[in-house]
Formats: sequence, C-alpha cells, structure tokens
Amino acid sequence: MTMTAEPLVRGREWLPQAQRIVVKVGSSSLTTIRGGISERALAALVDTLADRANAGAEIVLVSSGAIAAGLAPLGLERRPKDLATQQAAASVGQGLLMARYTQAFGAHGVTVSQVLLTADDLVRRTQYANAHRALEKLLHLGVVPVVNENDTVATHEIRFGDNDRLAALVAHLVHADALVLLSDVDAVYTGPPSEGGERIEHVRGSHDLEGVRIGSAGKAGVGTGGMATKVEAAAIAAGSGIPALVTSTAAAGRALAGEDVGTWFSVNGRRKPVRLLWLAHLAATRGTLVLDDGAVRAVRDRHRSLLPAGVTSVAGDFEAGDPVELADSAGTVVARGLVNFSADEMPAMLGRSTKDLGRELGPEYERVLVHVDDLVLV
Ligand SMILES: Nc1ncnc2c1ncn2[C@@H]1O[C@H](COP(=O)(O)OP(=O)(O)O)[C@@H](O)[C@H]1O
Ligand SMILES: N[C@@H](CCC(=O)OP(=O)(O)O)C(=O)O
Repeated sequence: MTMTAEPLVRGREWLPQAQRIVVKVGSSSLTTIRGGISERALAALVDTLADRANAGAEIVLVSSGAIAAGLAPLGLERRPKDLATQQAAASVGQGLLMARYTQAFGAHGVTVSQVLLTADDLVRRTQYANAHRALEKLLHLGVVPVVNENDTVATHEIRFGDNDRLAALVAHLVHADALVLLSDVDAVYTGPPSEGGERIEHVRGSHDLEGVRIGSAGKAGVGTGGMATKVEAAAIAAGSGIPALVTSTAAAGRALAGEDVGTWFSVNGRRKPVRLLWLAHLAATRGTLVLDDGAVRAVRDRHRSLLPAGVTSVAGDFEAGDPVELADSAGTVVARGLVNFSADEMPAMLGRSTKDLGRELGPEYERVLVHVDDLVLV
C-alpha cells in the first residue's frame, strides 16, 4: 500500500504567500441599504485586490451584487421573491457591476473579465473542462476573472442560489491556494452578532462549530445565504485541501496581509473530485433507492459499488446520471450517488444478479447501479 502525505495545514499568517486566491464578496457589503452599488466599498476592495494582482498573485473574484444593483434602475425597493423578476434584476445589475469593476481595476492597470456560471458548468464533465480551460487561460494572461452565477438563465433546478458555495467550487476548479469569503461581518461568531457572541478564530474541523448558532442574512433584502452558506463553503474548501478565511470586506486588506482577523478554516481533508463535492454538499437528489441490509454494509462499510441485487424499491423520477439517495430499510439515508439507469428501467432490475440481467436484457444491463467512484457516504 502506498502512503500518502497528510494534507498541509497552514495558518492565516501564510496568506501573504498564497499565489492563487479566490475572493468572494457578498451583496451585503457591496451595496447600500437602498440597493445600489456602494462606490466606497467597491473601490476599497478593488484597491486591495489590484495591489495583490500587481504584486504577481492570481486573483479570481466571485462577486455577488447583480440582483441588488439592478433593483434601483427597475424601481424596486427590495429583493424580489419571484424568479423572473430576480432574473431581470440580475440582467440589469450584472452589466452595471461589471462596468464598475472594469473601471476600478482598470485604474490600477488590471484587466478584468466576466465569467457567468451555472451549477451544470461545474458538474458535467465537458462543461467543467471548458470552464477550467477558460479560467486557466485568463489567469495566465494576468486577467482577474469576475465570476457570478448566471442568474438570468439559471432556473431553480440548475441554480446554486448562493455564491458562497459557488466560490468553494470555483476555488476547487482553479486549484486555488486559498478561499477568502467577504461579507459585512468580520468573522463567524458563536451566535448572530445582533445577539452578542464571541469571534471564532480558528476552525480545525466540525467539532469547533458545535453549539454555534448561525442566523439568517444580516441586511434584510440584500444578502441570500447568511453566515450558514459561508460556513458551509469554507468547510467544503477546507475539507478538500483549500484553507478558507471568513471576514469582512472592510478587513480584506488586513486579511490578505495575514493579520489576525476573521475566522480561519484550516485544511482537514484532501482534494476530491468536484462532482463528489457537488454530490455531498449541493446536489438536489431526484429519487431514492432502498437497500437491503447486505447492500448497506457493502456500500457503507466495504466501499463497494451498488448492484441491482441489493435494491428492494425505488422512488422518484430520475434519468441515468442523476443524483439519488441510497437509504436503508428504515428510510435513513446512508449515501448519495449518481445512478446509471433511469427510474423507468429500474423495476425490472431490482433484486436480480447482473449476470442474469445481462443474459436477459443485453450486455448494457450487466452494470452496477451506482459505481463506487460516483458515491459519497453521508
Ligand atoms: N453566528 C454568526 N456569525 C456571524 N454572522 C452571522 C451569524 N449568524 C448570522 N450572521 C449574519 O450573517 C450575515 C452575513 O450574511 P449575508 O448577509 O448573506 O452576507 P453576503 O451578502 O455578504 O453574502 C451577517 O450580517 C450576520 O448578521
Ligand atoms: N448571484 C446573485 C447573488 C447570490 C448571493 O449569493 O448573494 P450573497 O449572499 O450576497 O453573496 C447576485 O449577483 O445578485
């Protein structure tokens, strides 16, 4: 058996040496309470990031704020609830946001580009390769890509919904050295800041977050995920080899200088294939396969692929390649996986050996239902 090295655990004081950094900025700190872009906040952030880019670092900026920036021009007072109006506001606001970034970075001699992504772009293999190639090229050309979700065309099914988790996957996509998540609060606290609470300086693993109370977004009507999605995004990054810092936009300069600000999530796991990250943390599953006890043991304890013989029933409406839940006979979900057959094909396969199925239905049926490489335990 080959021995693999433990993941490298670094502290926040290492951030000045990070070469490739994904920085995510949220609507709450980028826009005013009325919804327009805050010139002061944007300029201060760009100064910090442009200095770092001019010093030779590669920066990817994941910026929210399109919907918020589109509110005022459309005469809206707060973030709309319906998807179509959100799409329209994003379409208006994204252009305004890019115009500001182009101008502000340009004043420092830094070129920016716009990259709009949907969840599918980071999950489907061909699109993933596309996004990867484009971002690599931009970084090699010294450009700062400004990434946002493609809100205008993303529907509920293919949306991330929050840019925190999008930023974690982008950090993974570009093999970033670090992820920095900026909002209007300077750290993760033991409770919502409005109720007091203490700053959490360092998260080494989920045990450091036990008992922490996470509230919803601070500035009503602007942010989306609140602190919960930032903590989740930082944990996704740290669990797959990328350290993360959660702090405020106002503290971004000090954070990148390695000063003692924010909440640092040190690395506690190795790099994983992006589709497994997506499966574990983001995917909306489309059905459930119920496993007998033997299949549960095979999947959970012996890390085996799931065979048709071990499945007793199926629920949901899914196509081959969709994410599904794998549950035990009591209904407890034990894993998530990408299924190789559609819900329509399943009933004829359940409880049967792959050999039998191959003989009866053809060689394409002599396959596992869910391959071990497409499975994550929960
Ligand atoms: N335990 C907590 N620690 C820190 N902030 C918290 C906590 N619980 C809730 N929050 C709130 O989360 C808000 C940040 O989330 P959000 O408004 O969605 O930011 P953004 O728009 O920048 O993504 C903060 O303003 C803060 O009030
Ligand atoms: N893509 C959306 C932002 C979604 C989002 O995550 O917002 P936030 O919680 O402010 O980071 C927009 O540009 O308005």
